[in-house]
Amino acid sequence: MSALLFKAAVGKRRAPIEGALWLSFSHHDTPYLCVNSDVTIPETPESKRPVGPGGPGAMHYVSMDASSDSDVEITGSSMITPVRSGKRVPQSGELIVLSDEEEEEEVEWVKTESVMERHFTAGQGTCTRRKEERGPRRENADSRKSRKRKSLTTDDLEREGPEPSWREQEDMVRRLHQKFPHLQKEELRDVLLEHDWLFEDTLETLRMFSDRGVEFGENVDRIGPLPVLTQQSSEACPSAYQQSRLHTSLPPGLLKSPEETKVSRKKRRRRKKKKPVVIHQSITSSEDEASDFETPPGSPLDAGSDCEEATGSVKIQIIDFFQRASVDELTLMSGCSLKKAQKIVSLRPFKTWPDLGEALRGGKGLSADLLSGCRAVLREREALRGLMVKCEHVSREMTRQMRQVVERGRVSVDQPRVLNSALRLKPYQMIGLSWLSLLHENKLGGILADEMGLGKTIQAISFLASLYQQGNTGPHLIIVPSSTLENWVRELRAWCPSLRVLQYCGSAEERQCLRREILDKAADYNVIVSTYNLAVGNGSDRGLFRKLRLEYAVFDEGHMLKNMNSLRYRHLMAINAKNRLLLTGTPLQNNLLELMSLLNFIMPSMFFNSTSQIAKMFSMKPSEEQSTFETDRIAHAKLIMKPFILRRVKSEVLTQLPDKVEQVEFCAMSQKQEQLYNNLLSRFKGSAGGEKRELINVMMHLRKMANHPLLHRQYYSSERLAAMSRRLLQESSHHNADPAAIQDDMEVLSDFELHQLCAQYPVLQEYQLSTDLLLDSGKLHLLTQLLPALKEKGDRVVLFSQFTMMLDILEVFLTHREHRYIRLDGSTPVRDRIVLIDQFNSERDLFVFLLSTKAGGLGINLTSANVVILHDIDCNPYNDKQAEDRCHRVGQTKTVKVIRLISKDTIEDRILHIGQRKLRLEQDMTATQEGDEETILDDMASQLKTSLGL
Ligand SMILES: Nc1ncnc2c1ncn2[C@@H]1O[C@H](COP(=O)(O)OP(=O)(O)OP(=O)(O)O)[C@@H](O)[C@H]1O
Repeated sequence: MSALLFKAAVGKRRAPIEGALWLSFSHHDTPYLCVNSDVTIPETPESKRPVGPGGPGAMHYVSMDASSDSDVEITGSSMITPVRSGKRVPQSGELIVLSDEEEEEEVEWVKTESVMERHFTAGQGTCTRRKEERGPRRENADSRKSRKRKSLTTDDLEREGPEPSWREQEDMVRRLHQKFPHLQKEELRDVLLEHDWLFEDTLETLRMFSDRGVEFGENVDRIGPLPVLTQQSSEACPSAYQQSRLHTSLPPGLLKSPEETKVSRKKRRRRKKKKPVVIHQSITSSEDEASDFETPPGSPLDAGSDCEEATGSVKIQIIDFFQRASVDELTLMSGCSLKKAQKIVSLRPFKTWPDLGEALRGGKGLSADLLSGCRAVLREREALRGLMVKCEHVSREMTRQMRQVVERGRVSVDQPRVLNSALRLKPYQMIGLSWLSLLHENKLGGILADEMGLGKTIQAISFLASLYQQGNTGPHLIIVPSSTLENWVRELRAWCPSLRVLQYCGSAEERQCLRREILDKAADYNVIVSTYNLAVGNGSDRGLFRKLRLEYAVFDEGHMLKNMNSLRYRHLMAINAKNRLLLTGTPLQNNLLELMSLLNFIMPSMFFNSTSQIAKMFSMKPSEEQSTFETDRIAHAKLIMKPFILRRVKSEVLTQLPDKVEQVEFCAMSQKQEQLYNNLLSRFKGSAGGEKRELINVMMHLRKMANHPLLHRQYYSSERLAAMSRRLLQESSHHNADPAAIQDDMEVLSDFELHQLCAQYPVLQEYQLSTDLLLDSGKLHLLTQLLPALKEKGDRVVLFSQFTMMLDILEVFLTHREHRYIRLDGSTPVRDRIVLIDQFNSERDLFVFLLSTKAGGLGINLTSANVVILHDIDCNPYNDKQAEDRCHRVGQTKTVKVIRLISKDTIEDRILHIGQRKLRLEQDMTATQEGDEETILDDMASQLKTSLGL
């Protein structure tokens, strides 16, 4: 297609997007880029054009990656086009797919950085860090001790008798657990405590009271049930589980005489009292601890040991797993398909090792190889359990310290003095600020996950202000989506004018200039604010962020970091900041693994060694009906995330905020639309294979049809296009062109784009579509009724769509119906966005704000509107939630009405259903189960209510 023709087709309004983001799908054999139509479609050769059921060129491959940056939206002709390496010159701001070598270099770098960061947390110098990294992973006990000693407080030195370090304690617990795997680690810890951490004494006692003799290899075949990680197992076999508890629990009273016990308890209490309160001592040794949770070579679970030679204790665990794991759990073993898992269940019971061996060797698809898979699963569980113990410990300390903070009353009065005194933080924001300060004091990263609109921006700014007040002047970096950049700068100026803010954006030349100033230390700033596009986009910008030695890196809309395998994640991980803070209103998006990605991002030191285990554990797709196994996984995730996430919801803390009323409008499609939809559906039925990309493509076609028929092409037949191509030769711009080539270019456009093209050229005017056709969709028919009724009541509307072409059609509709509107989408220059937002907030007779969900859904404030219409819902319900909350936030004075338009009996019904399930999962994550140990979030909430009267 000639570039000229194409530009005309997409309309004069949309200039080529500066910083257009190219997405890589590196897992495909051929690398694919999601291109903006303005950029490469003209270069796509016929042979490379995707062919679908609609004939050559009819199939548009569309990227629907929910993790895309906010500016990536579904444009009319967005396509995934094969990259022809070396054929195009990268443009400014594009995310270029790295070559394998470059990627490897990146990954290496990031790995080193993560490791460095781990040591950094431990408060050591860079040189030492690098040196240590090259040396053996485990330090010797002496150096550990001396390091530990250095960090002891006076309190530590005063306490009676030496108490082993946390690591040594963990080491003892682990050693005992290897010998007595049927006992839980917490129990062993108690027994050790009772014996003043004297390992041999404890061992002696345990041997005396253990009736199982597993350590000595006795009765290996007389297998009793074992407590394993999941509750499900216990539920599946309650009597056996209880029986095992009876056998294995060793109440402290049994181990020592009552007198001795009393004395020990006293000692313990004394010791507890004098325990240092600084959490980071335990956290900073986390890299040591982390290695504890890896199974050491030679341990019974070590993969190197041969299964046949497994020790008695391991055999017991393996048999127990095969005997009691659910089908879901069994499939966690490598090589165990669903079918095999079901087979295993059908072959139960396995009482002895020979029983199991016989079953596995007995053919039927099973084999002894599963034993190593089982061992791996058990090892992973061990690691996870270790991580949970660690997180629980941090959580307890955080809760305790937070309580002290609240009790001291600090939260109710002390707003940082450097904050604009005309502005007041709300009480829950003061708690948020205290929480951030606590994390800082303990050298922990965190995720401030308050519901959208509660003022995360303001809390983060206040936190940086409080650091400034304490003498920590940065530099800090704040990375935000493009659409919120201006807003951040504005809020920083309004709330803390003392902080010097440098906005890192602009043209390539402007940025080059800024870089030089920053690196030459000529720039005077405390905080740099920049965008995700720049932070991951181009090598020079990335280079800058890596070179800076930052105090804090704050990532707004932090859920963009939900995929730890993405290039974006790796690039951002390479930013060199002492501490990381994520802000997100939607902490959990599609699955638990995403949450783990966020946690790993903020605390690589904590999670570094456990990511693969966590990934395995949490990457299973949630099933339709929540199984007990899944409930367990959610419980584990909750335990792990507890210390690092603070989430409050509006209903809890903003009681004065008007309600949000949600409504789903099921719209019947127009007659013609329904017919076209059904035709399309039957054409796809049976023709779409199982390949993911193909299915996504089909889904996109159906979604488009469910929204508006003109998003496809059927009115402009090939004959009509041939006539139009010939006619176009009469235009001076095309009189030398080849009509066949023009027609080829037209074939890939939708009806609406062709209609726009006809409007551009006087010679094509007669080929324009009629207004009736333009307005013929079920949803537009509904809007025809709905909008005047809203206007009548004095409501103002923000109207979202995923499809920029749908926004084009909506513009035609609004103009036709004489509704005043403005529009913002990914193509709106960043600097113009805030101007548009201000315009909408100030001009009351602007009735509708048209927004693309991706560009307009994040971080902007539109409290002057009180009705949100989602013309088409997103596959990721959190994007819609984000969009809704542009209006439902601090500052809203009216009830907010959210209206979702769903085309009845179409694919949209299903998307809605799946979305609701995803949202349910989030509730599971944030809900507190009855009987749960006091969590930090509960604590906050109760403190909030009682101390501050909220
Ligand atoms: N204490 C306060 N006083 C006055 N205005 C406030 C206060 N807290 C928040 N606001 C205002 O409320 C609006 C929402 O705040 P903010 O943008 O920080 O929320 P958020 O949680 O970051 O939202 P999102 O998740 O959508 O980005 C902003 O306009 C902000 O200026």
